[in-house]
Amino acid sequence: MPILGQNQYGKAENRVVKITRDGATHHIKDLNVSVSLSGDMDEVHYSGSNANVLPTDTTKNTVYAFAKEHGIESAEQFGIHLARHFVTGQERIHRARIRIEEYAWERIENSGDGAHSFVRKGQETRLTQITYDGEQWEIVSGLKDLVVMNSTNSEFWGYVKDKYTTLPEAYDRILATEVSGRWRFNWSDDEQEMPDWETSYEQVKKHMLQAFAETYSLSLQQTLYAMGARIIDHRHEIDEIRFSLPNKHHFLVDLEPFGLKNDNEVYFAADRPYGLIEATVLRDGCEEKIPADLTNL
Ligand SMILES: O=c1[nH]c(=O)c2[nH]c(=O)[nH]c2[nH]1
Repeated sequence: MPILGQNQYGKAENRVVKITRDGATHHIKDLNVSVSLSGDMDEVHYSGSNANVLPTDTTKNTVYAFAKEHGIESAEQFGIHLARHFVTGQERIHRARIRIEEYAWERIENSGDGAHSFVRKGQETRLTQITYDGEQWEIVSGLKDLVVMNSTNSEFWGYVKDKYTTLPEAYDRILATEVSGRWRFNWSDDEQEMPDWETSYEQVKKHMLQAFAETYSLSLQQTLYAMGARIIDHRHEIDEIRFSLPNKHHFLVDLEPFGLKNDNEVYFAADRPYGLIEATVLRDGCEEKIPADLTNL
């Protein structure tokens, strides 16, 4: 008889918006929460007995009920509450993985009283993944779709050349990328003090952007390392960070046919193919745990 392998189940992409009303001033948390549970689930696969199955519909309801009962302080805090609830509340469930995307909203200033009107922030999407097996926590947070550009202070030269190499060396180029990053917290059990998740996120993003802006870049690889190293150096709660950075190439347009000189001013922004630079930066002595393919996280 064929054997059942790894399995998990739950409700994916529960969209929950929580408004906290502080008098006339309102606060928004807008999340996309995916619940994935595993445990003693052989029988439902082999015979169809649902005796151990908490319905995915219930996991959805729990997300909404918890938004009311516990509020949403941060995506990480909310995910930790949910994971703990499923693993400690159901004997047959041994592991919970909660993935959350968070969409940020910004106040529209000077609109009426300004306290209840928002515009969705066009920048990055914040991410977190909480995994709990009843003993150990693994918290990996991150972001995606953060588009950044340096219009100078980037070069690329001195690379290997073979008979297929045509790329001209660049001594002043545009460096642009869409940052996708994941960082792993060293908080792993209830005995340890939890980080302040909101402050941590803001600080990680700040250091990431400052390192991008301040590094005189000889390659995107060098910039990536500088971004990761700065976060490891400044944020003690984080042991590991992985980046996936597409090199959003900007090619100088040849304006000679029109009798014009292109003095590093007019570029063609290519969308594909793109260079893809990926690496993990670790605290010395720490283990590498974030998977190489960030789409698997
Ligand atoms: O920063 C870069 N790194 C590369 O590895 C590379 N390869 C390439 O063609 N352009 C670039 N740019």
